[in-house]
Amino acid sequence: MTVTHVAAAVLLREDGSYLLGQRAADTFYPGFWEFPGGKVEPGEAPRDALIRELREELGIEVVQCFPWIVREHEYEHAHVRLHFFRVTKWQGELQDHVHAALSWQTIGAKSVAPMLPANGPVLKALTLPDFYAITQAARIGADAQLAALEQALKHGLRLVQIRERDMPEPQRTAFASEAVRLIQGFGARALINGDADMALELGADGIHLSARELMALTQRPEFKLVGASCHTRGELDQAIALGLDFAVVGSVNATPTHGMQEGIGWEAFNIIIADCPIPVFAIGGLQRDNMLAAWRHGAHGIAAIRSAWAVDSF
Ligand SMILES: Nc1nc2c([nH]c(=O)n2[C@@H]2O[C@H](COP(=O)(O)OP(=O)(O)OP(=O)(O)O)[C@@H](O)[C@H]2O)c(=O)[nH]1
Repeated sequence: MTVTHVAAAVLLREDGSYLLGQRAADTFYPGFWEFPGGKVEPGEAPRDALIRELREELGIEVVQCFPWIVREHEYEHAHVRLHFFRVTKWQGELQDHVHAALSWQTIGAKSVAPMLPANGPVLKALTLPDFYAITQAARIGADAQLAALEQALKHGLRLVQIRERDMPEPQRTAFASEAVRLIQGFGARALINGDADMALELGADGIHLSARELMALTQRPEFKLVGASCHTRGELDQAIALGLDFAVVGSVNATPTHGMQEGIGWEAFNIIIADCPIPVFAIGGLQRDNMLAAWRHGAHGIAAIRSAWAVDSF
């Protein structure tokens, strides 16, 4: 079956809500909810198709949009390749011309159903915040790290990886236990680096795999949330094949964590993650100020160790 390319828009408002449209009666899957968008025409770039579709369907002009994830799905009537974009600025009032209804939804608390079958993983991807902080208690001390963690959580941090490979036991478990409690107390999610047993024991939300651990696996570990560090497309393909929720790719810039080796830069980052179906965080000498560059190059967001805990980064 030939592949039909589709451009789909996640229109995001400042309050974090996003727009869904209900398919009209005379289409496939009538009554199902979807992201606004439509088919890419021959010779058209997905971004141009997105801009055209939102003009035609909703009467709005896109001002700012970023490529996000690309997902494939085989329906009875078509094999679709969906190019998702996050649309963060537009002009004009919504005037719907094609849907039965429109509805602004809260991320993680969708109130309309059913959703088009291809879109389940997309909703899960949307629940990931755009900043992923990684602990460094072994370097700065457990107390300093817990204090910085609490400050960051108070300022909205919602995803944390506890990565204390160099901390001896029993301090490592004691620190991780305290950190998980603190993180979850703020409604944020905690992932444990590598150690599935510890993640289970502490009731963490999931685990984060190193590239080496990722490549040794044959199936997805049984946690709600699983991410992995990748440096090559081969590793990213393994994360995709195992159905992981997200990947972290880098180093984009030089970083002390990797002995100040030169980074791969944004262009190479963009090539590695091309058409990736799962969200990717960029890592390596990055801070929140780099978020626009990250989005422009297809990243879901930024992951950071050092800069995550600097007071002026919140
Ligand atoms: N717009 C949009 N389409 C989606 C999403 N998810 C998804 O699987 N699709 C599929 O991608 C295709 C979108 O094409 P479309 O909106 O231009 O076309 P259509 O099926 O309404 O009918 P048409 O042939 O009259 O244009 C459909 O097969 C639809 O089922 C989504 O979130 N948004």
